[in-house]
Amino acid sequence: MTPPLLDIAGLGVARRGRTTLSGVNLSVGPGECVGLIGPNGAGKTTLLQAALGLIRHQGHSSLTAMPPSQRALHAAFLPQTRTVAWPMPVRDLVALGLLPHRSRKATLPRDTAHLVDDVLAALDLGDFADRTATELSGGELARVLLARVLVQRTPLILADESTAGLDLAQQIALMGRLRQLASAGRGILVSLHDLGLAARFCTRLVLMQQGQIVADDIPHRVLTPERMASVFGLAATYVDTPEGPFLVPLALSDRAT
Ligand SMILES: Nc1ncnc2c1ncn2[C@@H]1O[C@H](COP(=O)(O)OP(=O)(O)OP(=O)(O)O)[C@@H](O)[C@H]1O
Repeated sequence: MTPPLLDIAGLGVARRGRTTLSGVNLSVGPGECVGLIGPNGAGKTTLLQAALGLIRHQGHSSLTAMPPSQRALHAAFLPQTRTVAWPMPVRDLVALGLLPHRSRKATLPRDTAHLVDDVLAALDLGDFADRTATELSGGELARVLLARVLVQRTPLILADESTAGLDLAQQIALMGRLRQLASAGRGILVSLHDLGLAARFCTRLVLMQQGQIVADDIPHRVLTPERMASVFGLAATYVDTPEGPFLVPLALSDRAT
């Protein structure tokens, strides 16, 4: 059996005496595009950060068990906060993603420019290469930061609300790209709020509520009308479309009103 790209067991986080993540077991294998869903404050970001070893946690994550240099070559992370500290050209910001690939002499790979240009072209960002990263719109910057993740060509990608701030066409393009990367053998763990996109593009959904995983299965088994009401407070229905069944939230459920 192919070993998982991410393996988490008994992961827990307590902050300021409050448990914000507890007993989380999860694995992501090659070929999987796993959507991490749940209402605000459910623990999605906490899970991603703990899995990467960015915050103090209990339990096991296969990533934190790796030396940092190996971890950086294995997993790329797209954080929820999108801040760029320096007014650097987009091309240079994307090239920073290749820092873990430096040789012992601290030089970047010889084909850096080529790799960066390729990823910018693939994301239709070629015209942005010489723009200053701090002078982009929110959605443009989001795509540039995604380029910085993709240029790393890591087996595993963790993305926190990567579709936030993107227009609808860009959201669909991004989810399609993540699914494509999974089909090509990568492992993806992406948190998102759009349950329609999650159901359509993810191979599996992990539903979180109050710091715990409450369901982990193929999308239509996770997103049942009962869970939509009990976890999200929504009345929702599936509508048949040529692309397959499409989940449409209709209103706040009786339980939420
Ligand atoms: N730095 C922090 N210190 C203390 N508590 C925190 C901190 N960051 C988050 N929390 C709490 O941890 C819980 C989980 O937060 P987290 O950001 O993981 O949720 P989330 O599912 O990603 O939410 P959202 O969809 O709103 O981004 C929340 O109750 C939040 O208030």
